[in-house]
Amino acid sequence: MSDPILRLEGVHKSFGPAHIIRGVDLEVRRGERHAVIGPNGAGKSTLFHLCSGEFAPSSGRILLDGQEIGGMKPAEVNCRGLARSFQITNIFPGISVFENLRLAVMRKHGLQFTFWRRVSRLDNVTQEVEGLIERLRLGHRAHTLASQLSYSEQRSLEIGMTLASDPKVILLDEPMAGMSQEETEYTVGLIREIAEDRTLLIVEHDMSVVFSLADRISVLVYGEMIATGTPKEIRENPQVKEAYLGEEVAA
Ligand SMILES: Nc1ncnc2c1ncn2[C@@H]1O[C@H](COP(=O)(O)OP(=O)(O)OP(=O)(O)O)[C@@H](O)[C@H]1O
Repeated sequence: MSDPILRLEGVHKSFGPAHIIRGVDLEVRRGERHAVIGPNGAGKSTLFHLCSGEFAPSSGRILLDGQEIGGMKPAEVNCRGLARSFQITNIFPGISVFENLRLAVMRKHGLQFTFWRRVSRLDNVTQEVEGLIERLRLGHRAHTLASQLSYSEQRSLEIGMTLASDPKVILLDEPMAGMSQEETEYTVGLIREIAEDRTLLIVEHDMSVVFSLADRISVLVYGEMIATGTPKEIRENPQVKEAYLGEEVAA
């Protein structure tokens, strides 16, 4: 858990005259859960868009496992092993949990329904889907239509669809948005479990989630990364307290 799998070097992003990302350096280590926090409008979503290929950097480099991905299209970035989990937009509501995950696993293997020829390959797909369902704790919902799941179950399924592509790095965009306390606790447990052998980069507004889930936290304020460290280091960092967290979080 030491070498960086995702590295940003001197990344800038401007929209016309608006200079939003102002020379960001960031190292996400292989296998860590890394959170980016910061006040509203700091540029967190923009940073995610830059990593996932929705935006091209105005300057600077973005490296995934040593390869430049800055400026590539989202599909290309995805092929290189970076997957982004959006709210619940990747789910097909009219088919079951099992069928959703089977589609995602088949996509990874480049299989299509009409070209299922070899039963052995199909068996592998089924096994992989069953493993995923178990990991997502959705066993009792395997044959339920995705549209009939609760919101947090849909989020779990969505995260599972992202996992199915076996990415090197997963970007989780506000995974707890719109969740109740109970759903949040469930999802934190789930993310902790699925992240065991993965690298996660998370943007999340719920500070109790961030501080309990992240191995390291980076703080973005007005487009600049003002600190990176363990939750304890960030909590105690005077600059972070002044710029963002306030005194109460240190208590
Ligand atoms: N396509 C765009 N064109 C112009 N300005 C943009 C664009 N996208 C984002 N911005 C501006 O960049 C700034 C940062 O926005 P961004 O959404 O990245 O911040 P954020 O930290 O994710 O905020 P929040 O926590 O509220 O989601 C904002 O002032 C926003 O208006």
